[in-house]
Amino acid sequence: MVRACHPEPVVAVTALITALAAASGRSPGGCLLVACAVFTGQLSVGWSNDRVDARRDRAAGRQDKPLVSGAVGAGTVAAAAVGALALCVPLSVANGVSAGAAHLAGVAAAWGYNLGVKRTVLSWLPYAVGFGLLPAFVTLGLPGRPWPPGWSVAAGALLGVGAHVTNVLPDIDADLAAGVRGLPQRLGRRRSRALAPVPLFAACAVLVFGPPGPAGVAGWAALAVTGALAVVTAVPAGAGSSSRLPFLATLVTAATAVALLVLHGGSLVRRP
Ligand SMILES: CC(C)=CCC/C(C)=C/CC/C(C)=C/COP(=O)(O)OP(=O)(O)O
Repeated sequence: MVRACHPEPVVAVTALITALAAASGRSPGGCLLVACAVFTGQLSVGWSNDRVDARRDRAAGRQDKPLVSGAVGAGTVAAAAVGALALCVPLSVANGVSAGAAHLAGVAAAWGYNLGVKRTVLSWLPYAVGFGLLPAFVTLGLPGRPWPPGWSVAAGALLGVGAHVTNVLPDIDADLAAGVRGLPQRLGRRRSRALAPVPLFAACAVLVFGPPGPAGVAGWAALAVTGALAVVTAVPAGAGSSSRLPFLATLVTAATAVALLVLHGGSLVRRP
C-alpha cells in the first residue's frame, strides 16, 4: 500500500506545504491541520492514480507497480483512495471554508489528471492548478483570510508544471507504448528533457524578483546556479541521451525553487 500511494511526492508535497504554512506564521496546531489535509489529499491522489492506471501498467509490464506485481488488490487500493479523500474533505475545511475550497479544488484537479487529463495535451494543467492553489490554501487559513500575492501563485503553478515534466521524463518511452500522450510524451524525450528546467528556473526568477525587497546575494546566486543548470540540460551535445546529468540538474533546480518558496513564506501576508 505504501508503494501504491506514490510515497515520494506524498511526503515531499506534505513537507513543502507544512513548511510554507509554518513560515507564513501559522500556529503549530494550524500547521498540523495543514499537514493532515495535504497528506490525506496526496494519498488519495496517489492511490487513485495507481488504481486507474492498473490495466495500462499491467499491459506495459510495470512490475514496479504493486497492483501489477499482485502485492495488493485493486479493491483495497480503490477503497483506500476513496477513504483518504473522505478524510481530506473535513480536514481541508477545518482550515476555513475558503482555504478548504482552495485545497479541494487542487485535489480535484489532480483526480482529473488521473482520470484522463494526463493523456491529453493539457496534462500540465492539473499540476499548474494544484500547485498554484497551494499558497492560497496556506494564506486563506491565516487570520483575516488574506489572498496570496500573485507571485506566489505564479511560482507555485510554474513549480507544478516543472514537477510534471520532471516526473514524466523517466517514463516517456513506457508511456508512449501504453498510449499515454500527455504534453511531455508528445514533445518527446529530448525536447522534454531540455524543457523541464525552464518552468523551474522561471519559478526561481519569480521567487527572487516577486516578493518585496531587493533580490539579495542569495537570490542572485540561486538564479546564477539554476540558470547555468538550465543551459547544461538544454545543450543535448553536452550529455548523452542516457546521461542522468540533465535529470539531476532539474532536481537541483526544483529543490532551489522549493527552498526559495519556503524562504519567502513570511512574505505571503503583508504585515503592519
Ligand atoms: C493539490 C496538489 C498539490 C495536487 C498535485 C497535482 C497532481 C496532478 C498530482 C499527480 C501526482 C501523481 C500521482 C502523479 C503520477 O503521475 P503518472 O501517472 O504520470 O506517473 P506514474 O506512471 O509514475 O504513476
